[in-house]
Amino acid sequence: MELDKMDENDWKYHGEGNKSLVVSHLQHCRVLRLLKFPSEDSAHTRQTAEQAFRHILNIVDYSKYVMKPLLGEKYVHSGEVVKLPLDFVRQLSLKVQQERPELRCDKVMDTFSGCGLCLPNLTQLPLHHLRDHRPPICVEIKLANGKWKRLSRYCPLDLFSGSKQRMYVALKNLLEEPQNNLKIFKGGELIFSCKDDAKQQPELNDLIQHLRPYFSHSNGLYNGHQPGKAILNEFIQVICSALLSGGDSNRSGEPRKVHLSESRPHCEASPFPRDLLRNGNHGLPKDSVLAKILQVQMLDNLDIEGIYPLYKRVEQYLEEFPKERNRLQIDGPYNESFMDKVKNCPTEDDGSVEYAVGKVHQYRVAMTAKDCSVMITFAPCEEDEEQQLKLEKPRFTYSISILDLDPKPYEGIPHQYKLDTKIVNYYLRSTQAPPPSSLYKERQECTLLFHAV
Ligand SMILES: O=P(O)(O)O[C@@H]1[C@@H](OP(=O)(O)O)[C@H](OP(=O)(O)O)[C@H](O)[C@H](OP(=O)(O)O)[C@H]1OP(=O)(O)O
Ligand SMILES: Nc1ncnc2c1ncn2[C@@H]1O[C@H](COP(=O)(O)OP(=O)(O)OP(=O)(O)O)[C@@H](O)[C@H]1O
Repeated sequence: MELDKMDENDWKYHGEGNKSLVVSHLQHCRVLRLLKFPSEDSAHTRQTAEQAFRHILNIVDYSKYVMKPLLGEKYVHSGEVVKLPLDFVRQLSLKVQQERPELRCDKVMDTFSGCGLCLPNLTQLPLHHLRDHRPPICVEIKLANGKWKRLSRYCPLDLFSGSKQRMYVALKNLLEEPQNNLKIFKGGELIFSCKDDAKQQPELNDLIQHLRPYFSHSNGLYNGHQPGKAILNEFIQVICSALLSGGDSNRSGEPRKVHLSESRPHCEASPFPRDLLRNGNHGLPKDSVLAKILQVQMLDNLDIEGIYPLYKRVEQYLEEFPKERNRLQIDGPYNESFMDKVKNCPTEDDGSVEYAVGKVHQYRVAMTAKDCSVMITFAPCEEDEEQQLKLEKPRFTYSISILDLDPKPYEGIPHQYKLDTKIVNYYLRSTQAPPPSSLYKERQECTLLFHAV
């Protein structure tokens, strides 16, 4: 990619989240991730080009020096900061505007700094097109449950259970109510997702038609089943197998497992039968992508109610010693020394600011892991004779990546605390106020925090 010869016609709208917009290259397996900011922001509150550059550099450093060592080299792609011609960025912003969902238009793309992040396009498999005519399928799962108007039956605890049965149910529920948790791409094009506000559900039948060529052996082999159902069944099984795969699969002996806490075995919304849940906590293979994410989510052993007083301790200290902000790495840099503070935080509270900062850093890292997405991209292996005769189940080549691993801002902690209080108050109102001690226990049952066993 020659940065001085950038042409907006080589790029197209790919997707966006709360804080960035992504465009993909028409020929190369690359995407550009561009930051967004609230449209009502007046010019003077916008970041300067230098601040924007620092911001994106922080995102890359955090991915490289914090998340990659924690989650594993093979799953994390940090990308590189690029300086783009302003004219290109402005033209691009105009070009993609009409593709943007209304829900996301409260923010505008940064067309002032010229800074962006260049990453591999993870919805594609590089060089795959040389071997098979069928384009790769990519499934993106966002692990957190968002704020939508309809109740979802998707339970992340089922997904993280390690039990194929429970994972199957979680994925099936995601397909039925994808909300902001599931997107499916084919050849890099979005073919299945929930549009604005979930007013309109995506069509499972359309998805089945897209998937049919990948599971063609299923046609007619399942007596008494709808062929479409059989295709979805196999599709879910491919995703489950990928999610459970890890570096240990070829070694002899049982791979080591990571378990969810027994005290919180499922979400209330999960339709999974309770009696089966008792035998359902199989644990995740140690090197599987979900086990890696779970371990980072568990880094925070204090929830927001435990963290908030420590945040206040840090705030008080910084009021007295503002210059200490840099040494404590409140806003980065995210380097080995930051990682050291995360890993070597004292286990007991000795009343120090170091303890408070260590816990706050750990909390922020765990928050990133709770809000990330997993992308599973798979494509048929070369068609061999047996497969052509449709005697064997299809075989797939796949890659798994974790994305959206940005640092969660230190300033976000009061917002999290407020949100938490709002949830508690809502719960209190809707359940006619049980005694506070039992309330706390109940509320914990409904959150998605995981604890080591
Ligand atoms: O704080 P919330 O509950 O609004 O969560 C935000 C998510 O909203 P949701 O609850 O999924 O509807 C929000 O999700 P969406 O993009 O709206 O699907 C983001 O994940 C956001 O993270 P960030 O600010 O982009 O780093 C999330 O923000 P933080 O995790 O930084 O708080
Ligand atoms: N490297 C990539 N390859 C392919 N698609 C990508 C890549 N990075 C992001 N995307 C797509 O763009 C979408 C938005 O990107 P991303 O999740 O980074 O935005 P965000 O604003 O940080 O999201 P969130 O609201 O979750 O914080 C993703 O959901 C994904 O579909």
